[in-house]
Formats: sequence, C-alpha cells, structure tokens
Amino acid sequence: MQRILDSRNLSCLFQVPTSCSAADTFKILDTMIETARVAHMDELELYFSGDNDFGPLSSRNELESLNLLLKILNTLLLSANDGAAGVLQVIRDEVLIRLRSTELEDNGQMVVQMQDQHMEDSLLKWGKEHGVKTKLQIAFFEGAGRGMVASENMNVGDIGLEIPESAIISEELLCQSDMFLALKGLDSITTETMLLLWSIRERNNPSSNFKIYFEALPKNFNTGLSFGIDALAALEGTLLFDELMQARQHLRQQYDELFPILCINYPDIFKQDVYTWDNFLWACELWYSNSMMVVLSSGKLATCLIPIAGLLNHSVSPHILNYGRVDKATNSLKFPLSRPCKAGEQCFLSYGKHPGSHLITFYGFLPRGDNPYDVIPLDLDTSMDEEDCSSMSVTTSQTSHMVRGTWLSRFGGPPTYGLPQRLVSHLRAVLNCGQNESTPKADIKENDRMVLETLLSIFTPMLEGLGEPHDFDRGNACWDVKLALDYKDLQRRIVLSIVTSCTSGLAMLDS
Ligand SMILES: C[S@@+](CC[C@H](N)C(=O)[O-])C[C@H]1O[C@@H](n2cnc3c(N)ncnc32)[C@H](O)[C@@H]1O
Repeated sequence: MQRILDSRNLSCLFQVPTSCSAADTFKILDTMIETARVAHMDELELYFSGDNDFGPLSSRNELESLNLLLKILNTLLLSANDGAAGVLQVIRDEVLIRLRSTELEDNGQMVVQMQDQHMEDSLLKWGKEHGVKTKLQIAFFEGAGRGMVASENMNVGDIGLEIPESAIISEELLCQSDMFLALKGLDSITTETMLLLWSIRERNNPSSNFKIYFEALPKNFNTGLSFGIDALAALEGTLLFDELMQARQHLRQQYDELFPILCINYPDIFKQDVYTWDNFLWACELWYSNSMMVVLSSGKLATCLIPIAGLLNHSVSPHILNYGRVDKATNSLKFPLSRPCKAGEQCFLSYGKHPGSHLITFYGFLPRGDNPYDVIPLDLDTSMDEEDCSSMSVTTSQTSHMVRGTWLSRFGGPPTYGLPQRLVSHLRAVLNCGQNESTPKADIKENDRMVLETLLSIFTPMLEGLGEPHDFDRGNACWDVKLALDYKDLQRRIVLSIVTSCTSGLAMLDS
C-alpha cells in the first residue's frame, strides 16, 4: 500500500477547491489525514484496527502520516493557483500545529545527570574534525546513559545531524583489512560476523582511525544477553526467558565454532587474549544495540556503526524517523527531524518497530510510554468441520492472532469489548458457525458470552502464572533484576487488561 501511495500520486487523490469555509477546510484535512494513516499502516495496525476505525492508530503512524501530508502539501503548493494556495496554506499550518502537539512522554520522564563528559567532548571534537555537522550536544540521562539534546530550536525537516560516509564503520572498511583477506574464502563466516571480529581487534588497536569512538563506548552494554541468574529466574515462564536463552545459546555456539580455531590458524590476526568470550559478547552487544542499516553511496544496504549518531536514544514517538540512505550529492548520512525539538530537549530516534522483549534482549531497556508493538501472540487451535463453517470469511479462518493492552483500544463496549476485532470475529465464527444477519439478538448475546468466556479461560491462568508483583525495594536491586521485573509488570498489565475487558464485557451482557 505504502509503495502505491507515495507523495506524488497521493496528491492526485485530493481535489482542493479554490475557496472553502473553515469547516470544509478541516473536513479536507481530516480526509487527507485518514488516507495518509492508511498509507502508513503496518501489519500490526492492520490487525488491531477495526472497521470504521479512522485513527489515530499509533503515535508513530500519526507522525509518519503528518510528515507525508506535509510533503504532499509542499508539492501541491508549488503549482496551486492563488485560491487553492490559500486553502492549502491553512491545511499546512494545521498539520504543523498537530506535529508540534504530538506528545512525547520520554522527555518528561528522563532526568538529566551531571557527569564528566571528557570522553564525549573528545568524540564530538573528533567528529567535527571529520566533517560531522550537528545541532545536538551530548547529555547524560538517568537510566539511559548518554543521549543527545537540541542545542537550538529545530523544526520539521531540519537536519539534526549529518555524518560523512567516511566516518561510518561499514564492511567497506573491513574489506580493506588483512582480516578480510584471511577470512573471505571461508563460506561459514558472514560479512556481519567478520565485521564483528574486526571491531574486537579495532577496539584494541592504539592506532585505529576510530580510536576515540571505541574509547567512548560503554565498557558494559547491559543488554538482556548479559542477564544474570537472578534476573533469568525472575523471568521464568515468560516468552522473554525463551528468547534470551535461545539468543545466548546461539551466540555461545557461534563463538565455540570460531574459537580457538581462528587463533590457531591465524595467530597474528586473532590474538588469544583479545578474542575471549567476554570480548566477543561485548562486540555482539555493541552491534545489536548500536548498529543501523544504511544504504551506502555504492547502493549497498549494510549494517553500520555510526559515531555520534549512536548516542541517540530510542522513543516510540521519536523526532527522527526517516534516515538510512547516504545522500549522494553530499556523500553524507542525514538525520532530518519529523517533529520539532526545542533547544534543551532530548532528541530521540526510532530504532524500529520493536516489542519490549526485543528491546530488552538486544538493547537492555524498556521504553517509556505505550509501545503498540508489545503484543502477546495467540495460536488458536480451532480446527473445525469445514462443511459446518462454509460461511467463514478469510479473516476468520486466520488462526494466528494476538492481543495487546486494551487501554490502547478506543472502543470498550460491544461488539468488540476493547479486544481485537479479528480475534473476536474469529471466535464468534468458531463458536457459532450458523450466525448471520437474521440471528436473534439473544443468540448473538449468547455467542458473545461464549467468546468472552473462552478468552477468560485462556488469560486468567496466564495472569495467575505471572504471579503477584514483587514488593521489594527495586531501587537497590541490580539493573538486570529491575529490568526483568519491569518486563513482568508490563506482561501482567497487558494480561490483566484483557481479563478486565472480558469481565466487564460479560457484565454488560448481563445488564
Ligand atoms: C545506540 S545506544 C544510545 C546511546 C547510549 N545511551 C549510550 O550511552 O551510549 C543504545 C543504548 O542506549 C540506551 N537507550 C536507548 N534508548 C533508551 C531509552 N528510551 N530508555 C533507556 N535506555 C535507552 C540502551 O542502553 C541502548 O542499548
């Protein structure tokens, strides 16, 4: 859908009159926004949106939609006659107002800390000497390490940060090294793994061009991959526990396949005291938590480390959304703003559409604010007699479903009770195949009762399995135990919201 509806052909959908009442102008704006929301819908939003649900769908979707509209309006304004230009200008101003008012919870909650910034100042100086341009400076935030703060007011479209391609760490650097010559013939090692091995050596190389970058990196990344035994124990029974165990097992296996054999075969390149398990794990966490996918000027999509840009923290409602392609005219990677950022405010990036479990495993944090990607998958084994269900639609025959916190849903009452429409429709069809428009109201109610009771029978034991919240002082707990407990609280909150929605749905049916 997004490919079809780009800014050029989307503008053809809108016929803007040459004069318009204020009410009609806002009607045009609403239609434009609703169309743009659909253009930016991802699979998850498609799943959770109901019929006649015109949004907003999520803060990210809203940001993308308003930015798309801004682009279209700028294009339309270039060729509009005087009358239409007036209307378009009013709409454009309103889009900017909405972009300015999009709420950002992270800023209110992240507390600035005073710390020695000696390393960070050296990194910024190094960046400037290497052609980095920025309207951001570095600050420390409680619970998030370093972050970047606007040093002046920035508007939508302003470039917050610009990094020359020559200052980016990518496979192009690896290809110039002796390590690449040694390893390129081995089928079993991917370019990403070679780059990871390269970065372990470069971190220890006193004459590296990226010495200051490596020195300024954290000594410990504290991602889920480094969780200790107590944190893992706290997670037992959750999906995150399985995700973490699998990821750690995979990395250990990968390390054991590479070492000590590479140290034996190439002792000059792979020094035994450098290629330890701890250093390997550190490099894995570095690449997982700090790398970005970038289309280089060669046209190649590559996983890269980007000095200075790697200091931007993540938000579900970020300032910088669209980056990732080196501008061939300037040979630089630009980070333009999709929403304004005032001087002194932390400027956030989007690391992608990730659930909390992924962010804990590979980045070591849970974002503040509602994360629409925190879903619980639900595989419903509803095998049924096909003949009985000949009326089942394509959507109801889907068996992979999911739920998320029902506080994200705008509609609490019937017919969906705050639950995903697709899930409810599926269960309705499975639990009563014969229902149609002429089904009596009492039967529909009975069917709804069965749907809600079925969901309660799934989610009540799940809630019990998560146990009671721990009431010990988290302030003194280790970072990993704290994070594990925060994750469990989130899971509990999601499951509890489903149970509560089902229970109040049943109460509505009784009343
Ligand atoms: C790309 S780095 C960002 C810079 C990092 N804060 C630092 O001090 O180097 C990614 C790491 O920043 C931290 N981080 C990013 N966004 C965060 C957020 N919203 N809340 C807490 N920590 C965050 C996590 O430790 C994550 O692994």
